[in-house]
Amino acid sequence: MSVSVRLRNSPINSPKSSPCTSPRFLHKHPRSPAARRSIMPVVVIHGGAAVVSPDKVQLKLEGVKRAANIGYEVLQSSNGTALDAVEAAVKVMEDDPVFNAGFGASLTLTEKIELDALIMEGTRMKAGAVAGVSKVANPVTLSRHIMEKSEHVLMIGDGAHKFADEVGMPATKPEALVTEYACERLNYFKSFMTAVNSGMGKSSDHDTVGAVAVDSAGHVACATSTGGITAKQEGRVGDSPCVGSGGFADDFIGAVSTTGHGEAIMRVCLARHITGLMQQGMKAQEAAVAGLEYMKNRVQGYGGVVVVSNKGDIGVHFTTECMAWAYRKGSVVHYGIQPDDDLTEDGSSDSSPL
Ligand SMILES: NC(=O)C[C@H](N)C(=O)O
Repeated sequence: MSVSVRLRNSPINSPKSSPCTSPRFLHKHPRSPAARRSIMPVVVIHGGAAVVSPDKVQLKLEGVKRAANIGYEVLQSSNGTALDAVEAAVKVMEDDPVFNAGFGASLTLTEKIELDALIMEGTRMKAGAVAGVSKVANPVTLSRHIMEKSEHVLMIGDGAHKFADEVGMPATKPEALVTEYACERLNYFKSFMTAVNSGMGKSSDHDTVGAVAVDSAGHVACATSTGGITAKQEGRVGDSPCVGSGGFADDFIGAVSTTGHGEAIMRVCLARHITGLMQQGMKAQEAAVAGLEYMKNRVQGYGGVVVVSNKGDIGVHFTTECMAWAYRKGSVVHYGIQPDDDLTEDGSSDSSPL
């Protein structure tokens, strides 16, 4: 005798005659338009899980607050979406030499620029990403072009440069992205031969940038951009451009952007792991803490995350010594860099670009 069990609310198991099971409805947002209208938009930023030297603390805080304000203004504009907000916020940090992304990115052992980035939207779970690029100043924007104008998710190196040219992105000389500070950091790492493996520790430098956002329609998005890890081997790709590791977005759950030791993050698929915990009922903050604990216990890796649920619930957590973060909800910007910080200021007056 065969027994069929029908799960309540499961589209897969609903009767065939229901119009709601038609595949064309499956990508729609799970909540009613009325519920969606009540969401207060928010953008949450990180400036990398790292040890931050005292002279850089203020610069990093200014940078993440500026990115939160710019992302939030996009969310407030008439057609601004979560996707537009995370791209705008990450772009600001790619242009800011204090962060390890775009201009100011970390260098490979052979003194080269190799940038990785990812952008993902939660409605159709479309994603675009690049790895090992050196001739674009804003890899997050190239990632968005890949998501919207190609049939692919991830493009690397020269193929990605060609695609950038085809979509009309201006070419940048790799040397133009190198800062004196990135060279100093490389020389420091070279002299101690620490590099990638010591990056497992909680005190290494990982100042990647990332953003997650939810807009008033309940759509979520994430973006992450990095130069990787100082003194990485040429050709090494970290977690940042990998869907599910460097970031993840699903309107049914929320969005996550990660930072930290890429080799560890990839092995536990940190961003997807955290959204999985949220799917099982954890709040964004609980899931952020549990995800990073899992990574620490399971693969001895350290890092940080920013998380937003599709209802605007926020999570910020890191297991490294510091992580600059900021979020803007309404007129208030919350921010911090040390483990228990939650500083606030009025954000309505500061959104000037660099
Ligand atoms: N700065 C970072 O967060 C590093 C990045 N996750 C990577 O391993 O490439």
